[in-house]
Amino acid sequence: MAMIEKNAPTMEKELKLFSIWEVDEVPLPGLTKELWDQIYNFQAKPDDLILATYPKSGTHWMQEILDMIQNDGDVEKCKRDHSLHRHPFLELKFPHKEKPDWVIALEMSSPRLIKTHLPSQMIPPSIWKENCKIVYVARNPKDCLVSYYHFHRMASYLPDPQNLEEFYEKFVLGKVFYGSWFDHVKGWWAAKDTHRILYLFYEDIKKDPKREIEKILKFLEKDISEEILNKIIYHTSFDVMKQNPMANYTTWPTSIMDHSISPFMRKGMPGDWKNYFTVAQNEEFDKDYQNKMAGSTLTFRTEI
Ligand SMILES: Nc1ncnc2c1ncn2[C@@H]1O[C@H](COP(=O)(O)OS(=O)(=O)O)[C@@H](OP(=O)(O)O)[C@H]1O
Repeated sequence: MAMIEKNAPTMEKELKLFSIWEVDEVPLPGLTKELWDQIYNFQAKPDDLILATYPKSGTHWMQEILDMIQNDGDVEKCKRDHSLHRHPFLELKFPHKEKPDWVIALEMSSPRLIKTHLPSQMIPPSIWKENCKIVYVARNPKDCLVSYYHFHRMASYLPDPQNLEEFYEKFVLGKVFYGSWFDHVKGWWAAKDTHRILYLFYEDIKKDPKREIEKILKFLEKDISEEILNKIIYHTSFDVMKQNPMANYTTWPTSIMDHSISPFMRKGMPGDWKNYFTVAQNEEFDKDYQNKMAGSTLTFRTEI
C-alpha cells in the first residue's frame, strides 16, 4: 500500500499507453521489449512455483489462493502488500518500480511464486529445465473476452477498445496483448503432457473451490487443516477479495484504473458473456471455436 501511495505520481506520469511489440506474432506489452533477452534467460530454481494464465482468466484469484497456501492461511501475511508487489510478474517492468520484476524475482528468497501471462512456447527454458511446478488457470473464452474488454475500458494504459464489436474482432484474431486465447490454452494443455503442470479451470474453481484447492494442495504436496482450508476458501471468494484493498486495485490512481468505469473485481461470474454477445456473435464465435479447437481434447464450460 505504502509503495502504491508513494509512487502514485510516478505511476500517473509514466504508466502511459502500453506500446505493442510482437514476438512470433504474439503481441506483448512494449515494456517487455528491451528486456526480452534477460527475461528469456531468466534463471529459475527447482522450488519456484509458476502461475501461468492468459489475461483475465483468474490470475489474481489463483495468486491469492497460492499465497494463502504458502502462508498457511495467515490472512494478515497475505495483506502484507498489494498483489502486484507480493509476487513478481516475470515479463514486466512497471514504471513505478525501480527494477524489472524478473530482477526482483532474482533477489527474492525461496520458495518464489512467479506470475506470467506468456504463452508456453515463450517460457524461459530454465523453467522447464529446473522442472518447476506450474499452475495454469484457463477460463472459457467468452467470459475471458468480456472481462478483457472491460479491463481495456477501465485501464488507461491499454488501448481504448472502442466497443465490444471491435474488441471481439481483435480478440478472435489474437490481436490483443498475449495473442490468441486459442493458442494459449492449447499450448499449455499440450505442455502438461511433458511438464509438471496442474491445469485448472476458472469455472471449476467457482463451482467447487474446495475440490480445486484440494487438487492444488496435492500438487504442491502440502497438508493443511480443514479449518485453514475453509479460511482460504472464504478469504479468496469474490466478495471478500472485492473488498480487499490488497487485491482489488482501488489504491491505484483513478487516472490509471478507473473503477467507476468498470471495477477490477467486476463480476467474477461464469456466463456473464450472455449479457454482451448477440445471438449472431455467439453463433459466429461457436463456429470459429470449432475450427480453432478442432482435434483438441480441451473442453470448456461457458456457464455453471
Ligand atoms: N475471487 C474471485 N472469484 C471469481 N472471480 C475472480 C476472483 N478474483 C478475481 N476474479 C475475476 O477474474 C478476472 C480478472 O482476471 P485476472 O486476475 O486474470 O486479470 S489480469 O489479467 O491479471 O488483469 C475478473 O473477471 P470479471 O469479473 O469477469 O471481469 C475478476 O473479477
